[in-house]
Amino acid sequence: MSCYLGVDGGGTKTEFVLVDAQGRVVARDLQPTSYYFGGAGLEAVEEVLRAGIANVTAGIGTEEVGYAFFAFPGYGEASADVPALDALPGKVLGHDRYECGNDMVSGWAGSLGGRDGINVVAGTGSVAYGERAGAAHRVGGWSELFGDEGSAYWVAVKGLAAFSRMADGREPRTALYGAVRTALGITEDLDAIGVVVDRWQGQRTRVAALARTVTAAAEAGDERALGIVRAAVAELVELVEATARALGHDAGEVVPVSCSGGLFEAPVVLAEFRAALAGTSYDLREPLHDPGLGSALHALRRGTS
Ligand SMILES: Nc1ncnc2c1ncn2[C@@H]1O[C@H](COP(=O)(O)OP(=O)(O)OP(=O)(O)O)[C@@H](O)[C@H]1O
Repeated sequence: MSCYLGVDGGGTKTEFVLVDAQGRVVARDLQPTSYYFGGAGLEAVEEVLRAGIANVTAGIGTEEVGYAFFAFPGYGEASADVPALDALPGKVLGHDRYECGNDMVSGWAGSLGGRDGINVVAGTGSVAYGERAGAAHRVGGWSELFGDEGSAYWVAVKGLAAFSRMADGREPRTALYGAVRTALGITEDLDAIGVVVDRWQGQRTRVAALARTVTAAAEAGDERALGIVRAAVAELVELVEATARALGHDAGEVVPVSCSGGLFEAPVVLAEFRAALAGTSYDLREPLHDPGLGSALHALRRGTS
């Protein structure tokens, strides 16, 4: 029992990382989404776990996994489903040396190395999670329908809304207008509805992929797209501030902050986030590890403490 397994689920992918007792990576694997109530269902998540666990434990077997941490997107967001989700990994591992949690924990564990502070995630969705002296708090992540402000999905929808306003003359057209048309593969503006609503069925991950179009336009100097990025960053900062208040940080107290998730891969997003926190008591740290490794190191700490 010398290995520790971390699983970091997401709206688009699920990462498996196996580390040894020294925290060194032994194996990694990537599988599709484990967002169980995004249409995938528990059976699909079980299949994802089977495939990923088989790949990272090939040649050693699951008995060698001393402890595991499974970070699922949506975990805890439908309390009646928690027992069924909690039971899934046991069916695949064949033992009960594991625990499950929300994927915001793997983002935090990776970025801050399991130390006190707040990590804000802007992936397909958005959420902030922090810990301080054993207390934990979450802010945001209320779904794309009535939350997830500042996420890739949110940025994409703002981009589509700007496109529609430019298309029918409520706003002057900028480069963003043409960029959205190209991304949607349309030559008639109204076909945007057909693509997003009919062909994509408003699918969360497909819509969120358009965030890249917005950040690319912002990076190319489009002021309208930059405005969307700045609005997203303001939302993400608000998540951090509310988390800090809930954790009992006094105004002016230095709070370690980090960020993770695909949206931050856009240099303009990271630069704006850094600028927004500059001169405040929020101390933006470079993420120490990716969420997959964070999850595995979390398993190592939990399994050996
Ligand atoms: N350069 C970029 N600009 C804008 N968005 C980006 C960029 N790179 C990645 N993204 C977006 O990030 C999202 C994926 O992020 P990530 O891999 O963190 O998601 P996830 O883990 O599947 O989602 P979640 O954590 O919300 O469940 C996609 O929607 C993608 O469009």
